[in-house]
Amino acid sequence: MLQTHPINHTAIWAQLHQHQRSTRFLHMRDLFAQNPARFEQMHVQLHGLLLDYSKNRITEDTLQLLVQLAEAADLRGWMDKMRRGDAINISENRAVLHTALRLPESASVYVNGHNVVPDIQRERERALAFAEAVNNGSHLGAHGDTITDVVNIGIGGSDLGPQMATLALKPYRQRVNVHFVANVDGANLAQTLEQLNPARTVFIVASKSFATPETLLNARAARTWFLQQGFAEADIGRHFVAVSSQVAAATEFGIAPANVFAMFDWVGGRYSVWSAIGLPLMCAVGAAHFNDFLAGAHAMDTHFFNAPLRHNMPVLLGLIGLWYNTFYEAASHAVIPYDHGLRRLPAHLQQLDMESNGKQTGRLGEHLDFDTGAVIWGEEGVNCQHAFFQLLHQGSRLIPSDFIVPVQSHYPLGKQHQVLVANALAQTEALMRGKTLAEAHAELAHLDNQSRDMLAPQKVFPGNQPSNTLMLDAVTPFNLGMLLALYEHKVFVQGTIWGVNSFDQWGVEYGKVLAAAIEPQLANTETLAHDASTNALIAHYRKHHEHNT
Ligand SMILES: O=P(O)(O)OC[C@H]1O[C@H](O)[C@H](O)[C@@H](O)[C@@H]1O
Repeated sequence: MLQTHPINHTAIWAQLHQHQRSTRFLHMRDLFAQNPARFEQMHVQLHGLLLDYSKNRITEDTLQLLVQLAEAADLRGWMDKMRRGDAINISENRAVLHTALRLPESASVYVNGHNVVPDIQRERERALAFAEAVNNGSHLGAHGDTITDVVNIGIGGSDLGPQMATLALKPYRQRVNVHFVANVDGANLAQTLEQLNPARTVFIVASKSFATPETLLNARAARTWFLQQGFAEADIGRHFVAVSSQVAAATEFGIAPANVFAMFDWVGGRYSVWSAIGLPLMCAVGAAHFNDFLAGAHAMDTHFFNAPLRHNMPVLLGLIGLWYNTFYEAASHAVIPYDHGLRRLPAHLQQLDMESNGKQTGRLGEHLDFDTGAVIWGEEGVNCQHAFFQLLHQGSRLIPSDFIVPVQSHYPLGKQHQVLVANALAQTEALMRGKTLAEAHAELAHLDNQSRDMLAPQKVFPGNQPSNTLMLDAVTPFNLGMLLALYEHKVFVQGTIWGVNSFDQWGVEYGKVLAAAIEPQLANTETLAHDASTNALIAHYRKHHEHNT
């Protein structure tokens, strides 16, 4: 059933606004003091992943109302549609089946009457076999050399997910080094090539559409570099492979069909790390670990599709995020991984969340009269404590955050991991509790009255700043799979309730078209007809670029 009227016209929406007005002065410090069972009632554990959502401005009533909101938006119905392969990406008339990519072999999912699971298995096995051959030295370079380096050339979803996961799973690294080139800024490719021996390098050209200009330009530049290093066209086959849903476009580009690993149009770029787009990750960690990564995501899918909404990890994360975003008008959401390997997680989640839900038009074309997707941002802990946490603790804005903390580190280094974890937990406690004026006064008892009156208010922490804590037993392939699938479903939960199509991205098209028009104008002398600012900036570039060359 398509929702026929925007969610903000429902009774439950109004009830949640009312509930927000009546509970907004509650302080979490008091909620904890009043209810010793608060953590017990507000956490979920799934395998090696614990979500503690008790440090939020919520009561059990809030959760019940939010669950009713999800029901009013027919969340269950939309989950079923996604799972069974209905074309829920209606603006592109496509199914949305990243969950199918992590199904066991015995499962089946039909798209237009065709079971896609065997196709998925076939392409995954081809990609895993290639990664294995590169790692075990059976795939040699054109001159008979062992491959030592793999370079993924791709951008957006063809970069961020695999890059983040490759960094996160570095302790599971096999033999080859894996590099990522995304930016069309020549520095990205040039600085990568500087480190490489072409005889020992394989390039993966990763592009779902095989039409992304930045990726194709970088791929052409890499090919030119390769040929300039004493290799022939005939050698390209052993050094260039591609991943794409447009196999014909990849072969036209000059990559032999046998070297093209297919992905499918029903997986969105930002949800594609589970497909052949995961090839660099497969090269980095090998088949067994990649399969564990898929198994972790499947475990989260199973939980998501089956657990009651009130105890469903992605649903809770989605609903609590929406509570702040929609009913408190919190514009942003921070993600703070206390794990060096997860340092690119905020970047991956930026694309996942902001490209999915950064929309103000509903899936039926209606204008949505309320705020949707949050600004996702973050940085690895503890570094950010020494940078922007001041604003979280004493700034004027409500900024909900997720703290991601592994229990075991792959690099414990004496007490370093213990110190790291202590910092993470201390931050969530401080954000929640705050420090009252009376407490600040008591701390400054040794000062004279005048100094104390001046300093004490500055040492007050309002607290009541919400956070979720996600504790992983360790950053293993399985747990990382669960974590990423958790966020994918969180985004789906929010998008479904707001009524947006989380799987298209029309908003990235306009800039691409204008860039294509401006690019030749930077080098020619044609009269410009943009606005005065753009005209002047192009003129400035023309003038100074000529000076420099
Ligand atoms: O994989 P590709 O087709 O090259 O696309 C790469 C990226 O660019 C596009 O502009 C989209 O905004 C992204 O969703 C996509 O992941």
